[in-house]
Amino acid sequence: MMVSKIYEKAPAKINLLLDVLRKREDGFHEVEMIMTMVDLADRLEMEELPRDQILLSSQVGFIPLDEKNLAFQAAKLIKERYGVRRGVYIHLDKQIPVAAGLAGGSSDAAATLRGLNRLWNLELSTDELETLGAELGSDVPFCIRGGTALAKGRGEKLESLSPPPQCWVILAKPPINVSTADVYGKFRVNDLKEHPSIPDMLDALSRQSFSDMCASLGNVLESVTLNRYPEVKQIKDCMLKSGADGVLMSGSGPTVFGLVSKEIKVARVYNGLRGFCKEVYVARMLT
Ligand SMILES: C[C@@](CO)(OP(=O)(O)O)[C@H](O)COP(=O)(O)OP(=O)(O)OC[C@H]1O[C@@H](n2ccc(N)nc2=O)[C@H](O)[C@@H]1O
Ligand SMILES: Nc1ncnc2c1ncn2[C@@H]1O[C@H](COP(=O)(O)OP(=O)(O)O)[C@@H](O)[C@H]1O
Repeated sequence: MMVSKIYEKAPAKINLLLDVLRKREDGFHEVEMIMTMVDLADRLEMEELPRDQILLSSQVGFIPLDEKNLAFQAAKLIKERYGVRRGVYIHLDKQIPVAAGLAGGSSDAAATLRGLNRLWNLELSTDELETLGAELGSDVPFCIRGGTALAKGRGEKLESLSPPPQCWVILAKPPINVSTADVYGKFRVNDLKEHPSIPDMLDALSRQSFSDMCASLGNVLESVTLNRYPEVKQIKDCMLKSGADGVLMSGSGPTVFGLVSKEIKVARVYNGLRGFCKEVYVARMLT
């Protein structure tokens, strides 16, 4: 039977660890990251169109719906690369905050590639989808694979890991827009005094130790974003003060996440953010 309408979830990612090794000749930075996903997700609905056209809609009015949208770019790329002369209507139910360091756009692109692979019976493997996704952005291959992974290169070389210990993830996004390119542009690797330890984080994950995972969190891009936007540092301090077990900025920011093992503490951290930050989400690790 021909399927004409399908659904895909596009979860947000957080970086439990983000280290930068050096700036490369191609302008990108060589990174080592440990990424995982949370259950805050966009939802995509994809429907076959009778004509050869890509149409995009969303319930939010502040994201582009044309070629600038990563979901549109993903649909165009897979159509062109595999010679598909069919059309698709994509509705994007946006729940992940935009330009937040949570890879919302990248996850939408990944969900579009996964979805169109099914809708158009292209039978592409996960590896093939990841390679295609890398053309759209450094975080897209991880968003295709999902789960928890160690990412190297510019973020596209992945090694899957076992999931982190289950916990609550409180996400707080201050009302500022941070561009990833800007943050990397201002980042100076030689100014770093120390690097977070990948072996310590891998060890914490393999032992399922929540406390060691919290102790091993680290993101060198905080050196840029926290200096430029003191409110991000304030949110970190506020979460720690109200009892979060571990706190870190995700990606290039500005979203800060706090990890909490006991449900009873969630309300305290959430309420502690009142007056500091309006946009707060409570999520769980996707394990
Ligand atoms: C920082 C991270 C951490 O997960 O996430 P976000 O904060 O964007 O969510 C990623 O490395 C972002 O990945 P993504 O958002 O896909 O970046 P891209 O579109 O590939 O690149 C945007 C720009 O960031 C810079 N860039 C990106 C990745 C990288 N390893 N080195 C870089 O220098 C480049 O200037 C590039 O032009
Ligand atoms: N599907 C999409 N959802 C959100 N933003 C998108 C999308 N496609 C393109 N963009 C643009 O990409 C930029 C980065 O958005 P996003 O992926 O949410 O951030 P980040 O890379 O920090 O996680 C925004 O400026 C936004 O206008």
